[in-house]
Amino acid sequence: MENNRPYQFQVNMKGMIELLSEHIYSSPTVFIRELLQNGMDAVTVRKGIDEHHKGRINIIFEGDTLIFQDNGIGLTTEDVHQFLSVIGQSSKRGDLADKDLIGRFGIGLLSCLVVSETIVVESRALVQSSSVKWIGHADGTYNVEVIDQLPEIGTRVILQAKKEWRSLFKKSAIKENILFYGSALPIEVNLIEGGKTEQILDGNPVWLNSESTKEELLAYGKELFKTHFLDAFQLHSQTGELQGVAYIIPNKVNSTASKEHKIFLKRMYLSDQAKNLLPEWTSFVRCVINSNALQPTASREALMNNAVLQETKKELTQCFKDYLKLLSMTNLHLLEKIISIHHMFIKSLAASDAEIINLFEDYLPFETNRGTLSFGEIKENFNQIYYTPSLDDFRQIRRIAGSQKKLVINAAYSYETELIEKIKQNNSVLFIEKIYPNDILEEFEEAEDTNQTIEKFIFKADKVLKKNYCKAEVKRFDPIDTTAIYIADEKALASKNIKSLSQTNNPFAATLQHFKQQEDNMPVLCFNQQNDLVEKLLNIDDEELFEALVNVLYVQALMLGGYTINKKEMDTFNHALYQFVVLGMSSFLPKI
Ligand SMILES: Nc1ncnc2c1ncn2[C@@H]1O[C@H](COP(=O)(O)OP(=O)(O)OP(=O)(O)O)[C@@H](O)[C@H]1O
Repeated sequence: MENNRPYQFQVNMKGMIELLSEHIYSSPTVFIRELLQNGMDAVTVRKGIDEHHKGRINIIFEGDTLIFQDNGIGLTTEDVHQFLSVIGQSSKRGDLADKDLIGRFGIGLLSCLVVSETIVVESRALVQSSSVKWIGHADGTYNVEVIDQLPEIGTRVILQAKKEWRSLFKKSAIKENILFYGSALPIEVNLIEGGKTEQILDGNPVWLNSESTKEELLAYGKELFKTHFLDAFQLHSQTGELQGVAYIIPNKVNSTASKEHKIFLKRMYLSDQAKNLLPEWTSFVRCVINSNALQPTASREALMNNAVLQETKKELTQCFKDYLKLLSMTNLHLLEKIISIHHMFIKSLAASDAEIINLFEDYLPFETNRGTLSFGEIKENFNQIYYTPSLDDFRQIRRIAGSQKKLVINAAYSYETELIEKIKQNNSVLFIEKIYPNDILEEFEEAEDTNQTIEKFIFKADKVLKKNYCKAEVKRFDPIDTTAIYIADEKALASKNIKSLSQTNNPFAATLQHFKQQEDNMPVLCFNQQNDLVEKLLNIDDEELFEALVNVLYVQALMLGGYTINKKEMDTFNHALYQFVVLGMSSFLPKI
């Protein structure tokens, strides 16, 4: 029945090439990678039959024509019909292919049509007496013919540069791209032009040679990444069949900067990113890595996220830990240098790894109210260690706690609170506590209130400060030249912000009013009874002068604490200064 007749999918080659060049491959140069990879695979298959066979790829330049020639297994006429002529068909499937061959999708050769109108393949197979020529056209047609026997076993792929891609076919451009994609390949690669041969790869890269010395590895890293690295160490993973080198970057790294590595799969370049393989905390190194077991995505530009990758990631983490451990035993000076530059990343590793905390906690630097100190120094010099997970709180406490001889760590950076809590678990004998600004207030000495002066003062000051959503307290504390300090924890500051927003023309004002503001959350202006000016203020009767002074001390305390001052507070401050001027002038004016 006509209606039930199965139809064959048709492939629109033009669309297919567009798809490859514009969506799947990020650069037209990938045809170089694909040809290198096919040559390498053909040699690997031939080596499977004759292990002594010495593989080689020659790239011959003849004007706008480029010939990629390998001495691999070659293609029979049948192979040509079966593999070259069917898109998505690959000879590289099955256990052996999965293990040793790079190609797998059966689309790589098509990338040549991005830069050349036709692909000509001439091949002499190891197992066939005649040679074959296949011509594939961009419109999806192809021709096959038997040709005179080629002089050697292997395959030649001949491309004719499209006008717009002529520059890519130049020797210098091909050389650059061969080194970019194929520098890890275990095969000799030669460039031949005008009868002259230049060997550009000898098939034995320094970084994959376990006998290479550290000096050789560092020299290679310098050439590859154009950086004089602090140190280098080797990476291994059994699961990922992975080998590589990690180079320590000599300067501070921004965690959001792009992390450039060189990742190879089966010795063929894959990507300079290894997002799912190398965790964020490895940002202090640049790696050159080859894996034979990880799988690429179809574009061959990223790694597939599978169980092998997850296991490999764990084994790589172990390499980093082993390296740091070894340094702690063999080169403490270098370890300290690395930690001083890259502590953010080492801390993040430590936060998730008890073993690293045990080994390195003493070396880790922290920002404290006494400057940056290593945890070892903190432990040695302070019996009581406090930390605060909020930067605002730290800024406040830093000033007050200094005079209280307290050591406070700023644990507001990512992972720091987690890390300090783990250090605390590790060191049960140490006193390590979280601290809030209000805790400091509670530790101040109570004010001396003989004639209920303080009580009256607080009542009057509260009336003034209420306008700025603040309440008054009086205590005795050091340093005595500090008149008052403003204390507001995160909650109090949030309540203050809601209050000030709901008083403006904010469209959400009505909603904000519904947030219940608890008096406990109100910021506090704590006056210092030990201070002379405050002592006088406690006894001032003149209401105008009292209000002006309280307002000036309020804004001054805000400034000292590093808080932002809103418009209303600035107006209050200006008004208070104006009141002072008027009051001051009044004593010079003639009495009527
Ligand atoms: N130089 C070569 N020598 C021998 N066979 C080759 C050569 N180049 C290509 N082939 C054959 O052509 C097939 C298709 O090649 P193509 O590059 O399109 O895909 P692939 O290498 O199988 O997979 P991938 O798309 O992942 O590169 C290969 O599977 C292989 O059988």
